[in-house]
Amino acid sequence: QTPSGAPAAQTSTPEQLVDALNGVFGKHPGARAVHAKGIVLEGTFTPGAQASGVSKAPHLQGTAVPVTVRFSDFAGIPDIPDNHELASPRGFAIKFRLPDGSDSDIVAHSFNGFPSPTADDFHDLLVALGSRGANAAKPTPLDTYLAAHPVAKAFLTAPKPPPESYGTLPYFGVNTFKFVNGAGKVTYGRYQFQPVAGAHFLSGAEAAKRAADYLSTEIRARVAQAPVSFRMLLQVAAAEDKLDDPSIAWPDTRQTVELGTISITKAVQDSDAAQRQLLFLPNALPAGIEVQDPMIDARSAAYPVSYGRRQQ
Ligand code: HEM
Repeated sequence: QTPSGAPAAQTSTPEQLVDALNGVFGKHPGARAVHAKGIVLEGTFTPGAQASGVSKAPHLQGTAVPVTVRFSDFAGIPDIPDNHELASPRGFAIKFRLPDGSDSDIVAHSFNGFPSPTADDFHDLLVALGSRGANAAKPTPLDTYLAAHPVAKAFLTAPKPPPESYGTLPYFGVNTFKFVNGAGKVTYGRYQFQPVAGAHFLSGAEAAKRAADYLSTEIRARVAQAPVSFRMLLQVAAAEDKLDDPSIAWPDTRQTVELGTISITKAVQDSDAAQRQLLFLPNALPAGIEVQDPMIDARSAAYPVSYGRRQQ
């Protein structure tokens, strides 16, 4: 915050944010700087009856639209074992194919929160993480950072049990959007995705026995049997909730609106080629949905930098 109370302008550039991710995970040609290992599938989004009351966005008006989704492990390491601790939180990215030929994206992960309130704070955390090493003098830059940032420490140390399946994890959009309906009514909210199959996790011992690619193998088998579905909910902000701080989860008691159902019906044939082409942008939005949390634009500037580098 500036002395006047206005939010401070972002100082880290999109390139610096991607460089800082590379500093943590290394550079891996052709791979995303983070969430490098993933699998692409296809399906349909069917809006719920209450969706048009929240937003005039075309996919929330009653007609189903096709979706392309990508599940991913967290780390920027393309061959990370799915049962590695850096595989959490998992990612869930969705591309809605709108009737006018444009796309709208949501990029969510399996943790209701984020280690940092702003892109600059996240940059500092990544730099501290990247400078850890066997030879670092104590306290390390990471020790110093975490001592001053208890929210980041809580995020890094929170238990994140490995899932049975990409299809049995709840996912959270984390950043706040502004929704406007046909009558101009405004709602502020955050996306949540609840697996229709329920949330199911593995114990550490069970996860250790799973193969390195167990999540992609499992989701291919699961979707070949039956659709894998998620309820897409909007958690609505109360007056006291901060709209620009994704590091603070809002209470579970907040009202939720059922926006619709994502039903994933098949894995794409050549997932590696598909994921290389795909770019999900959190601020790719139709009229009726607007950026509220400034981190959304910060993310959307950094993702194309990673995309450009992974096309080289
Ligand atoms: C300032 C904060 C953030 C920065 C700088 C950042 C940066 C990045 C970058 C550079 C990529 C790779 C994009 C590509 O190559 O296509 C990425 C992907 C991703 N990020 Fe973030 N991110 C941020 C916040 C978040 C948050 C809050 C979430 C979850 C709610 C998230 C979830 C993901 C996921 C799931 C992917 C993979 C998308 C895909 O499947 O293509 N990120 N992020």
